[in-house]
Amino acid sequence: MAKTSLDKSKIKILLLEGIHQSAVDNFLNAGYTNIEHLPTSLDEATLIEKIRDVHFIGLRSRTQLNERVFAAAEKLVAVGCFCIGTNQVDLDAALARGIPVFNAPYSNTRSVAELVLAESIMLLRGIPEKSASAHQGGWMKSAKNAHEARGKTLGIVGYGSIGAQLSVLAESLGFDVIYYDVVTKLGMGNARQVGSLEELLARADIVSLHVPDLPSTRWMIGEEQIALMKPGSILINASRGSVVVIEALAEALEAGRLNGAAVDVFPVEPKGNNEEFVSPLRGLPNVILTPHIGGSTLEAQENIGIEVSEKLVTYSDNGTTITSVNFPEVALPAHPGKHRLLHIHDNVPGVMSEINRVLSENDINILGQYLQTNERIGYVVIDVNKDYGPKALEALSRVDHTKRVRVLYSESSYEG
Ligand SMILES: NC(=O)c1ccc[n+]([C@@H]2O[C@H](COP(=O)([O-])OP(=O)(O)OC[C@H]3O[C@@H](n4cnc5c(N)ncnc54)[C@H](O)[C@@H]3O)[C@@H](O)[C@H]2O)c1
Ligand SMILES: O=C(O)CC[C@@H](O)C(=O)O
Repeated sequence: MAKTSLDKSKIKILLLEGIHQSAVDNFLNAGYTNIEHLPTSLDEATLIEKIRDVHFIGLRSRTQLNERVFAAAEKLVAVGCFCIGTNQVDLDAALARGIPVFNAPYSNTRSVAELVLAESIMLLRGIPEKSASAHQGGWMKSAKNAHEARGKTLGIVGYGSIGAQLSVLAESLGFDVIYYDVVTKLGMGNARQVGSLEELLARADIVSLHVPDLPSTRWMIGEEQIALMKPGSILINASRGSVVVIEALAEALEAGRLNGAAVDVFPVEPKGNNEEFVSPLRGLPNVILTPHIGGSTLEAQENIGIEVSEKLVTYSDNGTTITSVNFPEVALPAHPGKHRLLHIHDNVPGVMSEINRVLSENDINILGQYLQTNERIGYVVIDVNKDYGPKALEALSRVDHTKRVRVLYSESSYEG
């Protein structure tokens, strides 16, 4: 259905999970003043209530946007994941409603790589246990199980943005780097790709996981895979909690098969800083546990705030969907003096000809038309030089298979 025109100040933006102030500033500078900025995520019931009148939502990794939440989100125009991962959002449910989802695919990669590198050295030296002991008044002065990084083999599983950066940093410290990826990739520096996960596990002194949450990566490191790792080796997981069977890791550490671990992400994570963190890894020596802060540096968060808010503002002001993770990507020019229609529909034959028929019947001349489709939906943007008018808009919203119609009036005004 086409809806009535909205002033920018009435467009409601909900930002959850302590998204950086840079995002708020960006929205304000672009004229969006109706912003609710919360420090935590919301449980499902509260989110369902709140999202009913929200046009844009920003979240990080804790907030679950599932089918039930989308069903209540009648006014939602777009979603911004102020992070890399988008597994917390049901992308199909968003697509089915014509809602694009954006993220920040690179802004925190350096932060994660630096943390993993630091943890590698700490674990090779047994620092977590020695430090904890010193805090209790102990004095574990010993070289037992303490090693230099130089000449050790770092095995990276998932050689994408983070894995590749880690590879470069680790080589500069003297690590030999091998990696396993489902895609054949050129190694940075002297890093070498190996043919199988099994080979990597058998060769590496430290295994670091950097794969996305996918059906194929779920629980990919369990008892069987840990048994293939070198005795006394180290496992690091700063990817997603669903990648490692945490009980199997705890058993291997307790049995002394592995010498240490660093884990930043967990199958179940507290919803906020006041909820207790429960894990079988708690209390184990030479294990670094961090509260999903691989990407939590001020530098990364500020950049993410700017990047994702810009994507949302650009979509709102001009319809551009470039880099959306679920939506047909369209790069659009500015539209001074033109009225811009955004029409989102099921990708089935005949919709475009129906839209063009309505335009022609209403004597509307097309100045520019941009169409992009994926296997599920079509996204067409049509610039014209006169007001669409309620009759044409109504007819366009009644075209079979229409999901959404929005009009961006000349340059900056908005209908949503
Ligand atoms: N701890 C944190 O705070 C934090 C911060 C940022 C990202 N992450 C997570 O880190 C992970 C990696 O991020 P990225 O930006 O490097 O992703 P990316 O998409 O750039 O790289 C992922 C790589 O994994 C590979 N891959 C996919 N399935 C695989 C499989 N079954 N086996 C081996 N390789 C496989 C892909 O081909 C790709 O090269 C993601 O899960 C992301 O959510 C965590
Ligand atoms: O900031 C977060 O909550 C998530 C960080 C990280 O896991 C990501 O996917 O970018």
